[in-house]
Amino acid sequence: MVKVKICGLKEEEHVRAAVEAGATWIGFMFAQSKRQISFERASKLAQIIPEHVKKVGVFVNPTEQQVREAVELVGLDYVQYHGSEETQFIKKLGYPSIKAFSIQSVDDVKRASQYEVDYYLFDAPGTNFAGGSGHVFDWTLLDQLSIPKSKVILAGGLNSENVCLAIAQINPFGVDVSSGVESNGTKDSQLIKQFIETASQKLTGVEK
Ligand SMILES: O=C(O)c1ccccc1NCC(=O)[C@H](O)[C@H](O)COP(=O)(O)O
Repeated sequence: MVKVKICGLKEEEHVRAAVEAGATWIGFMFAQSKRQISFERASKLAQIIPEHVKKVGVFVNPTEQQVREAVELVGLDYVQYHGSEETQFIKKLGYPSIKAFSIQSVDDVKRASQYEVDYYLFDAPGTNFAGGSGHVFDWTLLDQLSIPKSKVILAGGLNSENVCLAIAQINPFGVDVSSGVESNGTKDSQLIKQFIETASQKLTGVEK
């Protein structure tokens, strides 16, 4: 079954909805974003997340100290690097990691093979911020991918309407959503549940 990451959660109600519906990862935004929260707020929310649901801290070009502080305070399971962080920086920090790639061309897809991380997240380029634009990128560019599908998380403009098509076309290990589970700019528990239920009905190529 495909794994689901729900990103940019700020409220207890939405964290509970994601956990109950079966999210695999919950993402906290620590970079500049309309979804940004403090380490202190994230650590409060982390207390209601059971151990089997993994907490992801999302950063854009952070300092080492910021990452270490967040991992410690929030008890992060993964660090998501959503900027232009180099592989040496990620390796040096040594935490379980997700590297995001903004995909506009085949070169962006090929760049992923320079990294040694736990998961590779392919996303549309950001608009106001480095991610979370709600835009879909050209999935056919991932035909050039040399990364095993068992390490791929697909993001960018996913929602309950297009996630099944995305899974059928790409066969990712996981899917990631932020804008697609919001109404009027805030997270919506019903949309979170609907997204997870819809995505979870699909088998990935990894299991076929
Ligand atoms: O969500 C943001 O506002 C954001 C800002 C800056 C860097 C990354 C950000 N989001 C990271 C994510 O993992 C999002 O879930 C991903 O970009 C997909 O977002 P969406 O297209 O809105 O579903």
